[in-house]
Amino acid sequence: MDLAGKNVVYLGGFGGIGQKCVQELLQRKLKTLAIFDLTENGDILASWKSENPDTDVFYQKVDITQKSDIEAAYKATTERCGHIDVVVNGSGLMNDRLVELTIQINLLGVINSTLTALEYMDKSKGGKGGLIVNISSVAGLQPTPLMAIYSAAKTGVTTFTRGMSNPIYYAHTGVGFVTICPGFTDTGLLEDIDNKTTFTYHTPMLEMFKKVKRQTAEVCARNLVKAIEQAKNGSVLMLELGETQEIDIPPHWTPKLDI
Ligand SMILES: NC(=O)c1ccc[n+]([C@@H]2O[C@H](COP(=O)([O-])OP(=O)(O)OC[C@H]3O[C@@H](n4cnc5c(N)ncnc54)[C@H](O)[C@@H]3O)[C@@H](O)[C@H]2O)c1
Ligand SMILES: CCCCCCO
Repeated sequence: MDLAGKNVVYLGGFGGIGQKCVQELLQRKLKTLAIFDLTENGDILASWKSENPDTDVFYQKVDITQKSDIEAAYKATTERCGHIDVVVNGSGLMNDRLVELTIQINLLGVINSTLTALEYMDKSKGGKGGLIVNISSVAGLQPTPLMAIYSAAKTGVTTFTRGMSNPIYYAHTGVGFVTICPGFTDTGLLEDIDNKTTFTYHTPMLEMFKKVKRQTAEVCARNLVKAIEQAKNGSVLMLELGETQEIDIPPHWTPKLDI
């Protein structure tokens, strides 16, 4: 997808990965960039606006645990820019001691954002189609016991997004879906891990966590935006240490039909 002139919504745009993705996206001469996030970073928003006078950059307050916030933000954004071409669901929380919030932010929030965006993007409902990119994690590709609940939520994001990319849905809506699974990326999300693990007792997994190689948020963002531009509906892309690898997840069960 050529991003020039497109209308993009980025949830979590003031976060560590989000900020770098927004900076990378703004180099593509977008028409509109809407930042949905919990709290506004006025200084960064002002700099993005002044550095990109030809792009309408604005903020919408969204607590992704509140469906009403999501619905209001998409309504206001569509009224402002006419239609939405790309959505990146990039909000997140990694803290297994906050069980419900972990599921609400990382999974339910992504589901509600996706379904609400589809109401405006679905060509069968007057939309123009487009692309929805959901940020999962390497923890969304296999069990990650140290953060078992976060991993469950991210695995849900991966499976939900793959389900949304079903060819029948794509033919009906014109909205493609891509799952992004970053590896360890140097942001605030990884801080204070000792107080965020599923269980409070010490395990060797905790020591290993602290030794895992990390990529910078800039490198992650560069590859994430390339993934948006080269998007293939249904792809699951692992962004690890500066490399992008398409992940093939084979089916394990095929229904036997009574014919
Ligand atoms: N950093 C990593 O190693 C890593 C690896 C894989 C996946 N990810 C995922 O990438 C995404 C961005 O993570 P990050 O590393 O930039 O973390 P971050 O903590 O820097 O950013 C998280 C973002 O989510 C937003 N957010 C949190 N709670 C919210 C809520 N209730 N409503 C709306 N927004 C909310 C924050 O405001 C922030 O913008 C997350 O989905 C995260 O799970 C990160
Ligand atoms: C413990 C797994 C952490 C994976 C990187 C954040 O998604």
